[in-house]
Amino acid sequence: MRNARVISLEGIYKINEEDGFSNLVVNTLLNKSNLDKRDRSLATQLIYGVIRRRNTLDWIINKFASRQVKKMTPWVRNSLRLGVYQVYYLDKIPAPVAVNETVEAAKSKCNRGAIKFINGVLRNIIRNLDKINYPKLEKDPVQHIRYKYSQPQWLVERWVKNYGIDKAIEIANNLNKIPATVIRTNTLKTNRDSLIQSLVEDQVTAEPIALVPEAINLIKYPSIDRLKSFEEGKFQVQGLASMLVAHILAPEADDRVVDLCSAPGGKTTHLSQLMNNGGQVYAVDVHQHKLELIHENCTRLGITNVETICSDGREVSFTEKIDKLLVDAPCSGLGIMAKKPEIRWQKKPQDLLELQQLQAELLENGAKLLKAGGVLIYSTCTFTDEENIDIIKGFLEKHDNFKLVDLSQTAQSFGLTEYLTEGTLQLLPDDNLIEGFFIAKMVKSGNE
Ligand SMILES: C[S@@+](CC[C@H](N)C(=O)[O-])C[C@H]1O[C@@H](n2cnc3c(N)ncnc32)[C@H](O)[C@@H]1O
Repeated sequence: MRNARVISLEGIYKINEEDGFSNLVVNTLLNKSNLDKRDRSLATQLIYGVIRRRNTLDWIINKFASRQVKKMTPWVRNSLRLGVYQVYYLDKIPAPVAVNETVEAAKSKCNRGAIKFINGVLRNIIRNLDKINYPKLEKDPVQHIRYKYSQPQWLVERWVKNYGIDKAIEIANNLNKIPATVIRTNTLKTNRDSLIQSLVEDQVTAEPIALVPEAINLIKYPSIDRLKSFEEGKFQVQGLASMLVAHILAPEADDRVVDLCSAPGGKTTHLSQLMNNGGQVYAVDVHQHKLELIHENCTRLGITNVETICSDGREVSFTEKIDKLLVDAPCSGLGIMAKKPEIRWQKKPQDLLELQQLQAELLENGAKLLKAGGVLIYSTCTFTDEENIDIIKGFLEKHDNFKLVDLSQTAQSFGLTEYLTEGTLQLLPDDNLIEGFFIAKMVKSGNE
């Protein structure tokens, strides 16, 4: 039988060895399985936990195994990661049980020799748990952070260089926390207090979040898409920092707005909401299948002012000029690594350069579509200068008809002044509520 650990092992393998995406892998495996609620939750915890802590787990395995992780076969190294994760991080599972269960799961993937090896290494580790230590912080901060907080070396080097050692540790640690589930009240259908009341009636523990007027933190909840208030379209799941974007673009009820990279529609639907379902929102995305998600969300939320357009945002054009435009660009996603832990292993420094080019080209076309006096927002869910402030600087150098709108006042009103960077907002993954996120606002001058 494929129990929770066999399924976890398959998920970990798919993400680590085949560059799978954690959310898709977990959903697919769980939907195909017949695990009960408890085992589904265990498998989810094990998959996300192992991916998140991979560097730390490999460090420990390398200390106690006769062969380095890199030289092991993929099923062996991932079985060991699964075993060590339970032994080192999960107090609720007694270590001998964790070892036995992992070895049993590995039997479906490995030969007898490999099973003996896995068993030996895991038993060696449980005998020596108190001997696990990391490179010394004082001697080598990068290696210390890399292994203790399970992050790739290139990112740790950047964080130490840009923010100093203490902040780098804070960032690395925050990105290992289990992220909060934040929802946005659909003010077209309800208000936040009434929604919280409906949620409580549905056995959900929910709290308003002061930062954004529509935001609610779901602390304890059963499956979201089975909640009555979800089916009734009273809320949308959305990251807290993402919710700032529509407020900062501040569309009017009769505006023509373009969301140039719009799927799955988190910000599109928020814009519609702030426009009271008036005016027109054009939701552009290059992937047709992702536009279907916008349709689904709009139908559920009761939104009727959105037109979806399947097109490359670098090429799309409109007959009439646009009042407000959002470029929520494809990016490295380093700000949301708490939610998608595999990003840290899958993204490489060279990816940033490719993304940079696409981001600049999207912004370039977006700028053309705007009318004089129109407002342009550029946002990403990452915190690398190449994808953020450098893009804005490069753009403003080329376009003297665009001016940066200083976000100081906005930052003050949201209580986010510590994140102001040269008039833009560069949020860092601060605790388990705020994602790493970038927002720049510009206005087009002239009299077209
Ligand atoms: C950061 S996500 C957008 C998230 C969305 N704004 C939201 O709030 O739900 C970036 C989106 O850009 C889309 N994309 C990638 N390349 C594109 C292109 N050349 N033109 C338009 N969209 C593109 C991706 O399909 C992806 O859906």
